[in-house]
Amino acid sequence: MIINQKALVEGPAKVFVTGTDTGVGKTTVTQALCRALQQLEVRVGVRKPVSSGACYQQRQLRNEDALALMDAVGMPVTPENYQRVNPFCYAPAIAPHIAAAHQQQSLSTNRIAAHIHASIDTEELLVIEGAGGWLVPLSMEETMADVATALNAEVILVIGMQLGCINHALLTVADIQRRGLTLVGWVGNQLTPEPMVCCAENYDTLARMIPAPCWAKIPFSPEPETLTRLLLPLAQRLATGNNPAAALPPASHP
Ligand SMILES: Nc1ncnc2c1ncn2[C@@H]1O[C@H](COP(=O)(O)OP(=O)(O)OP(=O)(O)O)[C@@H](O)[C@H]1O
Ligand SMILES: C[C@H](N)[C@H](N)CCCCCC(=O)O
Ligand SMILES: [Mg+2]
Repeated sequence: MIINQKALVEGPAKVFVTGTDTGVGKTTVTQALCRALQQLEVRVGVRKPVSSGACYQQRQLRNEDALALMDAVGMPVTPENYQRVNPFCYAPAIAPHIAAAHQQQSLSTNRIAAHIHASIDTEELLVIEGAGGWLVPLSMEETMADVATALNAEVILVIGMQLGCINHALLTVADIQRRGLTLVGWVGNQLTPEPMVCCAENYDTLARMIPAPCWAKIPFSPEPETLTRLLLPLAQRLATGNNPAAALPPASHP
Protein backbone atom coordinates (compact mmCIF):
# COMPACT_ATOMS: atom_id res chain seq x y z
CA MET A 1 0.00 0.00 0.00
CA ILE A 2 1.15 3.56 -0.73
CA ILE A 3 0.98 4.43 2.95
CA ASN A 4 3.72 1.91 3.85
CA GLN A 5 6.31 3.58 1.65
CA LYS A 6 5.33 7.09 2.75
CA ALA A 7 5.49 6.21 6.43
CA LEU A 8 9.08 5.04 6.07
CA VAL A 9 10.33 8.42 4.92
CA GLU A 10 7.95 10.96 6.43
CA GLY A 11 6.57 9.30 9.55
CA PRO A 12 2.96 8.25 9.72
CA ALA A 13 0.22 10.16 7.96
CA LYS A 14 -2.06 11.91 10.44
CA VAL A 15 -5.81 12.19 10.29
CA PHE A 16 -7.66 14.46 12.70
CA VAL A 17 -11.30 13.62 13.43
CA THR A 18 -13.34 16.65 14.35
CA GLY A 19 -17.07 17.19 14.74
CA THR A 20 -19.75 19.82 14.45
CA ASP A 21 -20.01 19.78 18.26
CA THR A 22 -19.25 17.72 21.31
CA GLY A 23 -21.24 14.47 21.44
CA VAL A 24 -21.85 14.14 17.70
CA GLY A 25 -20.15 10.77 17.23
CA LYS A 26 -16.43 11.43 16.76
CA THR A 27 -15.42 8.52 18.99
CA THR A 28 -18.07 6.23 17.51
CA VAL A 29 -16.88 6.97 13.98
CA THR A 30 -13.17 6.86 14.90
CA GLN A 31 -13.51 3.44 16.53
CA ALA A 32 -15.19 1.97 13.48
CA LEU A 33 -12.79 3.70 11.11
CA CYS A 34 -9.85 2.14 12.99
CA ARG A 35 -11.45 -1.30 12.70
CA ALA A 36 -11.95 -0.76 8.97
CA LEU A 37 -8.30 0.34 8.62
CA GLN A 38 -7.18 -2.77 10.45
CA GLN A 39 -9.24 -4.90 8.06
CA LEU A 40 -7.16 -3.27 5.32
CA GLU A 41 -4.04 -4.26 7.29
CA VAL A 42 -2.96 -0.70 7.99
CA ARG A 43 -0.89 -0.33 11.18
CA VAL A 44 -3.11 2.31 12.71
CA GLY A 45 -2.40 4.16 15.94
CA VAL A 46 -4.88 6.24 17.92
CA ARG A 47 -4.46 9.44 19.87
CA LYS A 48 -6.88 11.45 21.99
CA PRO A 49 -4.35 14.08 23.02
CA VAL A 50 -6.70 16.16 25.18
CA SER A 51 -9.63 14.78 27.13
CA SER A 52 -11.94 16.06 29.85
CA GLY A 53 -14.22 13.75 31.78
CA ALA A 54 -12.15 11.02 33.38
CA CYS A 55 -11.99 8.66 36.37
CA TYR A 56 -9.11 7.01 38.17
CA GLN A 57 -8.27 3.45 37.09
CA GLN A 58 -5.08 1.80 38.30
CA ARG A 59 -4.23 5.15 39.92
CA GLN A 60 -4.23 6.86 36.52
CA LEU A 61 -6.87 9.29 35.27
CA ARG A 62 -8.44 7.66 32.24
CA ASN A 63 -11.02 8.91 29.78
CA GLU A 64 -13.59 6.69 28.07
CA ASP A 65 -12.86 7.97 24.56
CA ALA A 66 -9.17 7.19 24.86
CA LEU A 67 -9.96 3.72 26.24
CA ALA A 68 -12.49 3.09 23.45
CA LEU A 69 -9.95 4.05 20.79
CA MET A 70 -7.28 1.84 22.37
CA ASP A 71 -9.77 -1.01 22.41
CA ALA A 72 -10.57 -0.45 18.74
CA VAL A 73 -6.94 -1.01 17.75
CA GLY A 74 -6.28 -3.72 20.34
CA MET A 75 -3.75 -1.64 22.27
CA PRO A 76 -3.28 -3.00 25.81
CA VAL A 77 -4.17 -0.46 28.51
CA THR A 78 -0.91 -0.12 30.40
CA PRO A 79 -0.06 3.16 32.15
CA GLU A 80 2.63 3.84 29.52
CA ASN A 81 0.34 3.13 26.57
CA TYR A 82 -2.42 5.22 28.09
CA GLN A 83 -0.04 8.15 28.52
CA ARG A 84 1.03 7.83 24.87
CA VAL A 85 -2.56 7.98 23.68
CA ASN A 86 -3.94 10.60 26.04
CA PRO A 87 -1.22 12.73 27.62
CA PHE A 88 -3.54 15.54 28.75
CA CYS A 89 -6.46 14.14 30.73
CA TYR A 90 -8.70 16.02 33.17
CA ALA A 91 -11.39 14.70 35.49
CA PRO A 92 -14.27 17.15 35.05
CA ALA A 93 -16.30 16.94 31.85
CA ILE A 94 -15.86 20.61 31.04
CA ALA A 95 -14.03 22.68 28.44
CA PRO A 96 -10.44 21.38 28.51
CA HIS A 97 -8.71 24.76 28.93
CA ILE A 98 -10.86 25.42 32.00
CA ALA A 99 -10.16 21.95 33.39
CA ALA A 100 -6.43 22.52 32.84
CA ALA A 101 -6.57 25.92 34.54
CA HIS A 102 -8.25 24.32 37.58
CA GLN A 103 -5.10 22.18 37.86
CA GLN A 104 -2.85 25.24 37.43
CA GLN A 105 -1.84 23.78 34.07
CA SER A 106 -1.87 25.19 30.60
CA LEU A 107 -2.33 23.46 27.30
CA SER A 108 -0.38 24.42 24.21
CA THR A 109 -0.12 23.27 20.62
CA ASN A 110 3.65 22.90 20.95
CA ARG A 111 3.40 20.57 23.95
CA ILE A 112 0.65 18.48 22.39
CA ALA A 113 2.38 18.20 19.01
CA ALA A 114 5.67 17.33 20.73
CA HIS A 115 3.92 14.56 22.68
CA ILE A 116 2.41 13.14 19.53
CA HIS A 117 5.71 13.23 17.62
CA ALA A 118 7.55 11.60 20.54
CA SER A 119 4.88 8.91 20.88
CA ILE A 120 5.19 7.53 17.35
CA ASP A 121 6.21 3.90 17.24
CA THR A 122 5.67 1.72 14.18
CA GLU A 123 2.34 3.18 13.14
CA GLU A 124 1.70 3.86 9.46
CA LEU A 125 -1.28 6.09 10.17
CA LEU A 126 -2.29 8.03 13.28
CA VAL A 127 -5.97 8.74 13.81
CA ILE A 128 -6.34 11.62 16.24
CA GLU A 129 -9.65 12.50 17.87
CA GLY A 130 -10.17 16.13 18.79
CA ALA A 131 -12.06 17.30 21.86
CA GLY A 132 -15.49 18.76 21.23
CA GLY A 133 -15.74 20.84 18.06
CA TRP A 134 -13.04 22.30 15.78
CA LEU A 135 -12.33 25.53 17.67
CA VAL A 136 -12.41 24.24 21.25
CA PRO A 137 -9.80 26.32 23.07
CA LEU A 138 -6.54 25.07 24.52
CA SER A 139 -5.96 28.51 26.00
CA MET A 140 -7.00 32.08 25.26
CA GLU A 141 -4.54 31.98 22.34
CA GLU A 142 -4.86 28.53 20.77
CA THR A 143 -7.46 25.96 19.82
CA MET A 144 -7.60 22.24 18.93
CA ALA A 145 -7.57 23.36 15.29
CA ASP A 146 -4.02 24.64 15.87
CA VAL A 147 -3.02 21.10 16.86
CA ALA A 148 -4.39 19.69 13.59
CA THR A 149 -2.59 22.50 11.76
CA ALA A 150 0.74 21.95 13.55
CA LEU A 151 0.55 18.25 12.67
CA ASN A 152 -0.43 19.07 9.07
CA ALA A 153 -3.13 16.46 9.56
CA GLU A 154 -5.82 15.68 7.05
CA VAL A 155 -9.25 16.30 8.54
CA ILE A 156 -12.45 14.28 8.73
CA LEU A 157 -15.60 16.08 9.86
CA VAL A 158 -18.33 14.17 11.70
CA ILE A 159 -21.66 15.93 11.31
CA GLY A 160 -24.32 15.16 13.89
CA MET A 161 -27.49 15.23 11.78
CA GLN A 162 -29.57 17.61 13.85
CA LEU A 163 -31.05 21.05 13.34
CA GLY A 164 -28.22 23.59 13.28
CA CYS A 165 -25.66 21.21 11.81
CA ILE A 166 -25.48 22.97 8.44
CA ASN A 167 -24.24 26.20 9.98
CA HIS A 168 -21.82 24.36 12.29
CA ALA A 169 -20.51 22.26 9.42
CA LEU A 170 -20.00 25.18 7.04
CA LEU A 171 -18.21 27.28 9.66
CA THR A 172 -15.92 24.35 10.42
CA VAL A 173 -15.21 23.68 6.76
CA ALA A 174 -14.48 27.38 6.14
CA ASP A 175 -11.84 27.41 8.86
CA ILE A 176 -10.28 24.13 7.70
CA GLN A 177 -9.95 25.64 4.23
CA ARG A 178 -8.60 28.94 5.57
CA ARG A 179 -5.82 27.00 7.27
CA GLY A 180 -4.92 25.23 4.04
CA LEU A 181 -5.60 21.79 5.51
CA THR A 182 -7.00 18.93 3.47
CA LEU A 183 -10.58 18.05 4.32
CA VAL A 184 -10.71 14.37 3.36
CA GLY A 185 -14.46 14.58 3.66
CA TRP A 186 -17.31 14.19 6.07
CA VAL A 187 -19.55 11.61 7.65
CA GLY A 188 -23.18 12.25 8.60
CA ASN A 189 -24.29 10.62 11.84
CA GLN A 190 -27.91 10.10 12.93
CA LEU A 191 -27.96 10.70 16.67
CA THR A 192 -31.63 10.05 17.37
CA PRO A 193 -33.94 7.08 16.67
CA GLU A 194 -36.00 9.23 14.31
CA PRO A 195 -34.03 11.03 11.61
CA MET A 196 -34.13 14.81 11.74
CA VAL A 197 -36.96 16.48 9.83
CA CYS A 198 -36.08 16.73 6.10
CA CYS A 199 -32.98 14.62 6.64
CA ALA A 200 -32.47 13.88 2.93
CA GLU A 201 -32.67 17.58 2.06
CA ASN A 202 -30.20 18.39 4.82
CA TYR A 203 -27.82 15.76 3.42
CA ASP A 204 -28.30 17.19 -0.04
CA THR A 205 -27.53 20.73 1.15
CA LEU A 206 -24.40 19.56 2.96
CA ALA A 207 -23.25 17.60 -0.08
CA ARG A 208 -23.72 20.60 -2.37
CA MET A 209 -22.11 23.15 -0.07
CA ILE A 210 -19.16 21.19 1.34
CA PRO A 211 -16.36 20.93 -1.22
CA ALA A 212 -15.34 17.45 -0.09
CA PRO A 213 -17.05 14.05 -0.31
CA CYS A 214 -19.55 12.51 2.04
CA TRP A 215 -17.96 9.14 2.86
CA ALA A 216 -20.76 7.63 4.93
CA LYS A 217 -24.24 8.18 6.30
CA ILE A 218 -24.44 6.48 9.65
CA PRO A 219 -27.91 5.39 10.80
CA PHE A 220 -29.00 5.44 14.42
CA SER A 221 -27.53 2.62 16.49
CA PRO A 222 -25.97 0.51 13.75
CA GLU A 223 -24.50 -2.92 14.45
CA PRO A 224 -20.74 -2.57 14.93
CA GLU A 225 -20.07 -4.65 11.80
CA THR A 226 -22.43 -2.44 9.78
CA LEU A 227 -20.70 0.68 11.04
CA THR A 228 -17.28 -0.70 10.14
CA ARG A 229 -18.49 -1.69 6.68
CA LEU A 230 -19.93 1.79 6.11
CA LEU A 231 -16.53 3.29 6.89
CA LEU A 232 -14.52 0.97 4.64
CA PRO A 233 -14.48 3.37 1.64
CA LEU A 234 -13.07 6.13 3.86
CA ALA A 235 -10.54 3.71 5.33
CA GLN A 236 -9.58 2.74 1.79
CA ARG A 237 -9.03 6.41 0.90
CA LEU A 238 -6.83 6.86 3.97
CA ALA A 239 -4.93 3.65 3.31
CA THR A 240 -4.11 4.62 -0.25
CA GLY A 241 -3.28 8.27 0.39
CA ASN A 242 -4.68 10.86 -1.96
CA ASN A 243 -4.61 8.48 -4.89
CA PRO A 244 -8.04 8.53 -6.56
CA ALA A 245 -7.20 5.59 -8.83
CA ALA A 246 -6.66 3.36 -5.81
CA ALA A 247 -9.63 4.50 -3.74
CA LEU A 248 -13.21 3.25 -3.79
CA PRO A 249 -15.86 5.87 -4.61
CA PRO A 250 -17.52 7.59 -1.64
CA ALA A 251 -21.10 6.87 -0.61
CA SER A 252 -23.74 7.91 -3.10
CA HIS A 253 -26.55 10.18 -2.03
CA PRO A 254 -30.13 8.97 -1.52
N1 LIG B 1 -25.25 6.63 15.17
C1 LIG B 1 -25.45 6.59 16.47
N2 LIG B 1 -26.53 5.94 16.97
C2 LIG B 1 -26.77 5.89 18.29
N3 LIG B 1 -26.00 6.48 19.22
C3 LIG B 1 -24.90 7.14 18.79
C4 LIG B 1 -24.58 7.24 17.41
N4 LIG B 1 -23.45 7.96 17.30
C5 LIG B 1 -23.08 8.29 18.54
N5 LIG B 1 -23.94 7.80 19.44
C6 LIG B 1 -23.90 7.96 20.91
O1 LIG B 1 -23.88 9.36 21.17
C7 LIG B 1 -23.00 9.63 22.24
C8 LIG B 1 -21.93 10.60 21.77
O2 LIG B 1 -21.14 9.94 20.78
P1 LIG B 1 -19.57 10.06 20.81
O3 LIG B 1 -19.06 9.80 22.19
O4 LIG B 1 -19.04 9.22 19.72
O5 LIG B 1 -19.41 11.61 20.49
P2 LIG B 1 -18.09 12.51 20.46
O6 LIG B 1 -18.26 13.47 19.36
O7 LIG B 1 -16.92 11.63 20.41
O8 LIG B 1 -18.18 13.27 21.85
P3 LIG B 1 -16.99 14.05 22.66
O9 LIG B 1 -17.06 15.46 22.18
O10 LIG B 1 -17.40 13.89 24.08
O11 LIG B 1 -15.70 13.38 22.33
C9 LIG B 1 -22.46 8.29 22.72
O12 LIG B 1 -23.26 7.82 23.79
C10 LIG B 1 -22.63 7.39 21.51
O13 LIG B 1 -22.78 6.03 21.83
C1 LIG C 1 -16.53 16.91 28.09
C2 LIG C 1 -16.92 16.69 26.65
N1 LIG C 1 -17.27 15.31 26.46
C3 LIG C 1 -15.84 17.11 25.66
N2 LIG C 1 -14.79 16.16 25.61
C4 LIG C 1 -15.33 18.51 25.88
C5 LIG C 1 -16.21 19.49 25.18
C6 LIG C 1 -15.73 20.89 25.31
C7 LIG C 1 -16.64 21.88 24.63
C8 LIG C 1 -16.22 23.25 24.85
C9 LIG C 1 -17.07 24.23 24.09
O1 LIG C 1 -17.07 24.22 22.85
O2 LIG C 1 -17.81 24.99 24.70
MG1 LIG D 1 -15.35 11.50 21.74
